[in-house]
Amino acid sequence: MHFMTALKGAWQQRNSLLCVGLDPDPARFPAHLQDKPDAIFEFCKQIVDATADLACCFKPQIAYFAARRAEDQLEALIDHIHARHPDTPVVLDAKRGDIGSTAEQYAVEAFERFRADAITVNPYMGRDSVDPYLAYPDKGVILLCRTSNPGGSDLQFLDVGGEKLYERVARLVAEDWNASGNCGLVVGATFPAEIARVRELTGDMPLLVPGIGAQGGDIAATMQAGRTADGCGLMINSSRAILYAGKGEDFAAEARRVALETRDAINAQR
Ligand SMILES: O=c1ccn([C@@H]2O[C@H](COP(=O)(O)O)[C@@H](O)[C@H]2O)c(=O)[nH]1
Repeated sequence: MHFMTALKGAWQQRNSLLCVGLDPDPARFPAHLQDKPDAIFEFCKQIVDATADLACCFKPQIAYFAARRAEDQLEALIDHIHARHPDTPVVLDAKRGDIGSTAEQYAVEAFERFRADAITVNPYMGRDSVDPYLAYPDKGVILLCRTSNPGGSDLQFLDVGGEKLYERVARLVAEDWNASGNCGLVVGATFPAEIARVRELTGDMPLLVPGIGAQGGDIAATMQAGRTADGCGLMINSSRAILYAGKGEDFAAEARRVALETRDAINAQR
C-alpha cells in the first residue's frame, strides 16, 4: 500500500497523530531485560504491542540498532510490526544523504532489506541524491527541513536570495520533488512559527514533527501551527518520554499510559 494511503488510514482509524519513536538504549532498559541477547528486539516489541492502537506510525531510529550491531533485531522488529500491526506504517529515521549511486544502496537497504514504509532523507546534496528514494513511488520520502535541534538554525536559517534555506527546501519539495505525492518534511515541534510557515508553503503535505516530550516542544502550539483543515497532516513524534516512562517490569504499561496521555493532548487541539 502507498505510504500516504496507509498514513491517512491510520490517522482516521486510530484517531491519532502520535508517532511512537523507537530509540532503544540498553542502558535505560529495565533490569530484567538487560542480559537477554535479543533485548533490543524484546524491548521494542513490547512497546510496539502496547502502543500500536494509539499510534499513526512507528519511527525506529537506525543509529540505536546499528551502534549495537543489532540491525537483525531492527529487521525482526519491522517484520513484527508488519505482521501484527499491518495498518501502522514504519518510518525509518536514517537521515541518509549521499551521491546517487550510494543513495541507491541506501534505498535498497531501507525499502527492501528493512521493508520500511518511509525513510527520512537529508536534502542538502540536492535532487540527484534524493531520486533513488523517489524511484519507489509507494514509499514515503521525508526530507529534513527545519530540524528540532538548536543548531539547526546555523544553516537552515541562512538567507538564500530573500528566503531562508528551510523555506527553499519546503518550496522545492512541494513544487518539484513531490511529483508522485510521496514526500513529507521534518519540522521540529521546538519551532512552531516555522511549522506554520512550512504549512503555508506546502499545503496538506504530511509533516513529521519531533521535539515534544524530552525536547520540551509545546503540543498546543505545534497543533495550531501545523494541523491541516481536517485536523490531520502531522506525525508528532515522541521517543524517550514514552519509551522510558517506566523503569520496571511494567515498562510497556507505563509507555502506554504516556502514549495515551500524549495522543489525547494532541487530539484536544484538533
Ligand atoms: O529534527 C529532528 C529530526 C529527528 N529527530 C529524531 O526524533 C527523535 C526524537 O526523540 P525524543 O526522545 O522524543 O526527543 C530522535 O530519534 C531524533 O533522532 C529529532 O529529534 N529532531
